[in-house]
Amino acid sequence: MTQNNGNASSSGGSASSMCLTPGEERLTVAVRIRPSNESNEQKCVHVTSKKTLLFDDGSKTKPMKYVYDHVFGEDSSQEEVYVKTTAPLVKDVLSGLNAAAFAYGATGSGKTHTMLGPNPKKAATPQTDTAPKTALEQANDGLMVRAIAEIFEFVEKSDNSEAIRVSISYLEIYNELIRDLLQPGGPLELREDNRGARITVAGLSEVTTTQRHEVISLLLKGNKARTMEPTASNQTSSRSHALLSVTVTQSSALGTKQGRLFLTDLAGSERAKKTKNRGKRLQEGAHINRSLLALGNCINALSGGARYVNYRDSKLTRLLKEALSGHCRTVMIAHVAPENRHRDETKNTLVYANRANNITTRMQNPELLMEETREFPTTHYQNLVTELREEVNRLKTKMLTERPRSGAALKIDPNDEKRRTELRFLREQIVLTFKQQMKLRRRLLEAESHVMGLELDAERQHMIISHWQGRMGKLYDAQNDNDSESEGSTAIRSAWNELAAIEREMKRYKDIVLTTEQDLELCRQKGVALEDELPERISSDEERELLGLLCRVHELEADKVSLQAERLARQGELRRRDLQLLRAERQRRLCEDIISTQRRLIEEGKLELPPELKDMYALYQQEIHASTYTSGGGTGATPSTAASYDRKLPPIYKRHTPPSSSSGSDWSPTPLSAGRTADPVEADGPDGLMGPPVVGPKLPLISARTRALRENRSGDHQSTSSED
Ligand SMILES: Nc1ncnc2c1ncn2[C@@H]1O[C@H](COP(=O)(O)OP(=O)(O)OP(=O)(O)O)[C@@H](O)[C@H]1O
Repeated sequence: MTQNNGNASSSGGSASSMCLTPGEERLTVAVRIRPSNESNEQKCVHVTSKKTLLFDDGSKTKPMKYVYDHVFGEDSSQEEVYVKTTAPLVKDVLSGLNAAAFAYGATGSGKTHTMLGPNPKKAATPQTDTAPKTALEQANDGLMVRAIAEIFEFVEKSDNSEAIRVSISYLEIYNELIRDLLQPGGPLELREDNRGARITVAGLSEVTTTQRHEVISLLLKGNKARTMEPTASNQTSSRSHALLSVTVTQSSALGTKQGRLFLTDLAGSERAKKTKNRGKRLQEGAHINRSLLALGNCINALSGGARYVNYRDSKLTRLLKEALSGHCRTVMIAHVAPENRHRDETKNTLVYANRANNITTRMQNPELLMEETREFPTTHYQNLVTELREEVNRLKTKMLTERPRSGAALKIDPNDEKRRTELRFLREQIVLTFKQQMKLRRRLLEAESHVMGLELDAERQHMIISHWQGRMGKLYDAQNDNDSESEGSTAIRSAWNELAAIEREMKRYKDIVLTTEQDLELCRQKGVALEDELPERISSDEERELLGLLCRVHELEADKVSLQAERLARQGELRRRDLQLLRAERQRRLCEDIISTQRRLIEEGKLELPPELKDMYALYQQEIHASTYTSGGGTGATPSTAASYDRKLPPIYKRHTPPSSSSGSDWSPTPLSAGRTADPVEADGPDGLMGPPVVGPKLPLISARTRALRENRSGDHQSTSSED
């Protein structure tokens, strides 16, 4: 988009004009104009179409034209905004993708109205979850309520509704401190993994429910807990950024897919002079502006294609990192006030939104996501850790807040030695049970991680079998070829043997998982029974404090387990990626075989190369060239002649030539990054290679056509001459 010295201009930044690489998504930008408060006041912004508006900067020059993905005028409805901006995101989330929408704009420009609807603190009749809504209230529902309603509609209509889990978390960032809006308490910390790729909020509650009304009432509760104060510009100004996250997890026989929707209502930018804020309000404003400035810097850097983007300047940008540059489809809804007196803020927002138009994110294939989750269920680890934290929280509440039910404890003399001994004993028992629980949880984590490693190993063996059987022209899954002493048959036999050993070990470990789970449950019940006795026994604040410290120790233990879970998750992820690489390599080689065979047929039949094929060859060569260039394997020089490209095409094999994967050792080894070290296949496997792993069903059977091709080939294995 250009502004053309204040003259009317056309957009240079609209969706269609950007060149996107595959998988890249442009951030969608919408602008909404709040209805004017004053009927007779002059306006600086005018909608000219569903995508364009004119902005009058007050000078004598012509108004500037801005183009966005969507422009919503003063009379736009909540429904319309939802349908154009957030409904498509909900669809993505339901198919297992991540998506985000955030409302941006100056204070009083209508962000909260769009995200939530009429301000809950201002509403004359505050909404409750029980009172049915009037048609007007429904029409005023903001994007958050609408998105949740649509997700639950999907769940309710699904044949498999019991396998769908919806959970929400809701937080605010107020004065650079993160607060849980669902369970308000002390400030929470941000955590990130070693690579800074995954950001989480430690201790943030995530509520899972199957009831639509429960979520809506949680949302209302969260909104009421949000920090809002009157300012000179807005009677109900949100003084914090609010981030709602809705996670939808769907399980099926094929695996689990998970999509997450982030909806953010940003606090409004403001000018201290204009708002006339003092003291606390002024300080809040400074925090708000600082974090929005950090967001602006990120948007500038991203839209300019910067290699390094600094997200670390504020908690807001760290939390929005995924939405701005990760695997996420993102919509920004910029809000402006139309009155002339808001001209400066309106201009700033329009320019800001304009820059955001150039930001791209990378979308991930939902199937891949699905497979990833199935193959490496990190959510499972997360659940274990969440359970553990819930345990600690429960204990904490019990010890610190619950008072004796019967008052019996009050009658006990605090100096009574017998009572003190009993209490000490009880405390020791609780600590002991907790330690046992930790031990069992660790064992469970390790055993499950080992099972996953074994599943990956099993998959690797399946790949070895498939590889050799393919080369021998056999159908995958045809069992042992006991008669032959060929290299392939020996390799296949050894892989089947290895597979049997893996399956035995897998069974053993699955049993361990089962018994550990049972022990854990018993231990947990014992802990609960002991904790139940506590309020009866504790009489002094001193004892309560001591037990509070005990909780803290437990919390630290829980943190340790959480780190261990993250480490295991990372290891598994690395191994899984290794296998994916190997698979991709295998598919590439198959493609080379196909090209080679095609070239031979064309050559031998003296056929003219069809134009589409020519194009595809050229594309293939470019790809190969690009990959050698980026991996540093090439000289970096662009091939200047057709001949130099030609050298990169797979060679033409003559009739009696085995295709490219002919040598048993040309599958380069892909080392396992973790897991079983003394792996016979890794050491002496048929290819010296076959690194990786992948859990899951067996590889697909080869098609009859491919088989015929292979059979053809296997008859021709003698000669090795090749044209190139
Ligand atoms: N589309 C709209 N329709 C009707 N009223 C609106 C609309 N947008 C905003 N308003 C009203 O304008 C006022 C300011 O809106 P809102 O509180 O949503 O602004 P905000 O951008 O969230 O402000 P802040 O950043 O200070 O929290 C509110 O009274 C709100 O009800």
